[in-house]
Amino acid sequence: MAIADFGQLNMEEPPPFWGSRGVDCFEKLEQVGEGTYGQVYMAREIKTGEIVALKKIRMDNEREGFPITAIREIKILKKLDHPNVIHLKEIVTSPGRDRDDQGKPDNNKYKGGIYMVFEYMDHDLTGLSDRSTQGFTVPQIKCYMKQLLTGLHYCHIKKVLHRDIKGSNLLIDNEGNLKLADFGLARSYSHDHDGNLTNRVITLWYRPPELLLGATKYGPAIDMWSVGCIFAELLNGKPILPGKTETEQLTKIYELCGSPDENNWPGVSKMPWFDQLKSPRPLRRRLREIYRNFDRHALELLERMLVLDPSQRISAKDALDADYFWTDPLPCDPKSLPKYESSHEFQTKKRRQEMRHNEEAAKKQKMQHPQQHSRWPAQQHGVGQTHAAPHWPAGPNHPVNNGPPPQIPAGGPSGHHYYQNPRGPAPGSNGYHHPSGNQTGGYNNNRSRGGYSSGSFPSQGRGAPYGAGPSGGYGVRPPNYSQSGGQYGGSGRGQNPMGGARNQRYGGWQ
Ligand SMILES: Nc1ncnc2c1ncn2[C@@H]1O[C@H](COP(=O)(O)OP(=O)(O)OP(=O)(O)O)[C@@H](O)[C@H]1O
Repeated sequence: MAIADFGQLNMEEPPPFWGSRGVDCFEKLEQVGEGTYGQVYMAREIKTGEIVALKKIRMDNEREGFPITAIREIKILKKLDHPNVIHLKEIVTSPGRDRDDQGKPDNNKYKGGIYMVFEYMDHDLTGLSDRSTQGFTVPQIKCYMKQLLTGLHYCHIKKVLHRDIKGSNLLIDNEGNLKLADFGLARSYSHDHDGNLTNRVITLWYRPPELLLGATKYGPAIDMWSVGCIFAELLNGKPILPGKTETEQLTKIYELCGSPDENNWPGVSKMPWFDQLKSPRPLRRRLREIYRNFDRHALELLERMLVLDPSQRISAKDALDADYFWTDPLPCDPKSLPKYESSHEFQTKKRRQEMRHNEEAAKKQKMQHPQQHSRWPAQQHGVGQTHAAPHWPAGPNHPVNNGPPPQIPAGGPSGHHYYQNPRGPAPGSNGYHHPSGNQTGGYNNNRSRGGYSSGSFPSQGRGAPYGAGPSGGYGVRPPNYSQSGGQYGGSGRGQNPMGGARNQRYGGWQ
């Protein structure tokens, strides 16, 4: 791993920001995440009582310096300031030699751990999806998607590619706010970027075809493919492209979106790995057919996100303008979303492990005492069954760094019938429940277009309207699904949750 000098962190920032305070200002409460690059803890600031998230920067392999990936993440986070992007509050250090979870001392030059301090978020989308056993409602999905696209549009305007959009990197608080997190693989880019970027980014299930075909020059469209996968997953109740290898991932993409050729993707035959990985026979696009049960506007938007040719893929800005977000039922007010007990992917995985362990222990006991079992009361299935078929199974959850992918075998794509034989509900029957009550009341449905400035990603974002940082300050409301109540009631101009009318929302930083 590349290294850098700790001094690089002093980015013209006066104390107390960059590492002047110790981690002992915080009391660790619980581990909520275990990432490739370090553990994440829920913690309380002793002086103020504020709950935060501490992300420990893993230094295991960094004998001589500070990991360049962390420097990059910090630099990028520092230039982003938006209600739908996680806020990095501070960096703190551990004054003495830090100990890892097994009690072994951390051997690094700085004698202690280094932590990023973030605002605390109660859930990540993967954990929340597991928790919400009935699935999400349509207004809820629209609300999350809208926030995801708003945050991503902001990043793209700021010339940042996220490069790892997936459920566990979308954090949600109990006020319904969604924020993009984990900028560990993010990168600044420019349109005239001549240098080569790595194509080994983005967790496999969410990785777009251009990266799988070896592209090293790419732009914001890579993130939009991942957004399309998340969107379909929310509607479908389970991941739509769960490939196990890069080759299988491409096969699945071809089976859903058709095989790429010079007609639907001019220039594709010149991609570095096209010859190796092209489909052995032409496949037609089947997205509309497979997801025919999706709502018409949802399907229209999904069609424009999951486009093979990145140059024809919809941008975050245009997606926000799609009819999907402006037709009934409208996105709900984030505050009206149900409040769930804290849930992160790490915790749900742990719970599942415990459950499996308990089930195995019960089975063992049953085998040891069969006659006793016959006298037991009827088995209680509740909890175990709820979790037996999780919505989003754990899978290859991180970008894979394999060698060059092997060729797709002749004889056609794998022939796995994932869509004919789903593990969860059939495509489209995703268990939405439409909240009763007025679904239309609330957000501005101003249909006038043209408020966005021209050009897909203007070169300079001015940043002003988002300068205030995370919005915060939502009052605690009882959990309900009301689409009409509260401050979003009525149908006045500018009353949508992202602030402003459809044609006004982004005016400030375009
Ligand atoms: N600010 C936060 N508040 C609450 N939980 C958080 C926060 N940041 C991260 N987490 C939890 O920790 C998990 C891992 O965090 P993060 O993705 O930033 O670490 P990572 O090491 O980069 O992980 P990955 O291997 O997935 O890339 C997240 O999925 C989330 O559940």
